[in-house]
Amino acid sequence: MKPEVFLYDTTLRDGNQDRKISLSLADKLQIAKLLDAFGFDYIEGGWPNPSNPTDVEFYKRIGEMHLTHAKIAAFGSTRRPKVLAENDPLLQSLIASQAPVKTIFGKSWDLHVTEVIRTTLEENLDMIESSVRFLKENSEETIYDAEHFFDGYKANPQYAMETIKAAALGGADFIVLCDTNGGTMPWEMKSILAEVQKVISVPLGIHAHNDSGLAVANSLVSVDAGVHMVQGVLNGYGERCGNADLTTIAADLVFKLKKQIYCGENMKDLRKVSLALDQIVNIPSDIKAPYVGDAAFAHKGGAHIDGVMKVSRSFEHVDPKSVGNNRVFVTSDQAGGSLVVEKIKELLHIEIDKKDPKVQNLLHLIKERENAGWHFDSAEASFEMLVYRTLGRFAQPFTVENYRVIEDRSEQGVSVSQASVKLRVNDEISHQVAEGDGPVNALDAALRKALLPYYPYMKNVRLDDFKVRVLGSNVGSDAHVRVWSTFGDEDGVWHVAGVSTNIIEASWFALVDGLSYKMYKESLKGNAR
Ligand SMILES: CC(=O)SCCNC(=O)CCNC(=O)[C@H](O)C(C)(C)COP(=O)(O)OP(=O)(O)OC[C@H]1O[C@@H](n2cnc3c(N)ncnc32)[C@H](O)[C@@H]1OP(=O)(O)O
Ligand SMILES: CC(=O)C(=O)O
Repeated sequence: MKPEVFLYDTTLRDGNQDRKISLSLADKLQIAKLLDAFGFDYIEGGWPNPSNPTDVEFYKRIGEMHLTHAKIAAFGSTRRPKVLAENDPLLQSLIASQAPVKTIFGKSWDLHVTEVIRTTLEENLDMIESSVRFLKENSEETIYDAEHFFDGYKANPQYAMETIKAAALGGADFIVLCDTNGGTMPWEMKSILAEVQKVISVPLGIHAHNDSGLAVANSLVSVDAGVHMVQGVLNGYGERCGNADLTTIAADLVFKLKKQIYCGENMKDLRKVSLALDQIVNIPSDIKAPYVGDAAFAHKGGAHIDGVMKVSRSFEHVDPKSVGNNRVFVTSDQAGGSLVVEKIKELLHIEIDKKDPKVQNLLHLIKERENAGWHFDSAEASFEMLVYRTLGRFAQPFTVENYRVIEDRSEQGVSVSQASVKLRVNDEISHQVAEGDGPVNALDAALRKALLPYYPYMKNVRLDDFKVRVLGSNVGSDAHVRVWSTFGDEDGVWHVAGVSTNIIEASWFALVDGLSYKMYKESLKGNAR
């Protein structure tokens, strides 16, 4: 398959310039394998100059590894002023890397030539041409990145054009136009590209930064205008506001622009690859990332859920499965009967009519609790318990006669919480007292103590996490609080919530839901006790 557009990933170089990222050699090798397996055409590894030992070692190690498709590119700049290309240490280090592809950036903007690298406009043209020629004579492929090309063109179009002609004369295989400061608008990019295409016959590429939130749009506009290479970073990491997000671009090229790209066959792995990179760089995944984020196909509005259930494309621009993602229906106060029907089907495997009074009753309870602040989306076990109880699938095995918490603070400043819990279980009274290092800890201990003689499996339940949040704008001491807890056992973890104006009562609701959920799971295993 001959790709119409080549994807050039610079996660290991430009992505590593992200302030949150600092890649080790092991990270770089792992990411390179991931990018290769997914099917990117080029992987830029970094600057292999001696002051960068990690990158020098990277090229050595990657050269010994078997990659299935990607070509490895080493990155650097044109030679320094007043040095022969063959004597320039940075260019020599690119050759020493033995990477088959060499990519160098050079100056397109006269401001940078005279004020930053502080040389003459003529010398810069020679730096570009001689550096590209030297690399081309010593490598399989040479790519020239025209840094600040669009800003340079706007400042001095004739000179910017001279710089890329110099790269073409030197023998560049690709000339990649860079929106280094990320400030170019798509329509400017399109018209400047049209001018370039009149004079340059070397295949063109685009390298866009996201400072105006347009890196993806600018990359796609450029492909539409005829460029054959897109440089970017998986998940859009990079300096300042990041680089063009290759995750989104790859999917857009396949599904929207209908372009042949080598990784097009692997679109079903897109989300997996995106999450794997986040895991390696240790940055939480962006739930709103197009195509791959957790929220990309999460429907919350009741009318949207209803629409998706009837015809999925009514509210989905592509099939979530096509990029390895999943459709999610979010439980909230904006839900309608369709969501309830779907959730009942998912949990209990039964079909029920949207107009059934049980559905309407459940919908009413969901809305009431969501409005109170339950947020079932992050408390799935509390949601399940509400469904099971309302549909008569779970009869609470105990009733609460009362509970009480006492705070005892000694003169020495040591405080101890004591809780007593009185339950009715199987027509018997179970009354227990326990101490804890806080009121919730004491309540939890007393509740379990009361249940343990009847349900020995309770000893395996852990309370893994517990958070309290004040709800709403009324943040005084009479505000509602939401308690959110994570429980766990040998089979997994589950999340519950409780809401009240009383923090102890909110905690109690959460504790009861957490332990009741365990009882429900055990009852499914036929474990009545
Ligand atoms: C477009 C991009 O994103 S480029 C990527 C930016 N990334 C990096 O800079 C990371 C890797 N950089 C490095 O390891 C170092 O900066 C090096 C090895 C390249 C240079 O280190 P040093 O020699 O100590 O220079 P320093 O970083 O302070 O300054 C950059 C130098 O490169 C020169 N330079 C910048 N661009 C170019 C260019 N296209 N061609 C030739 N020289 C250039 C500057 O004029 C400056 O030289 P000077 O010291 O003579 O003024
Ligand atoms: C080459 C490069 O990274 C840039 O100009 O942004």
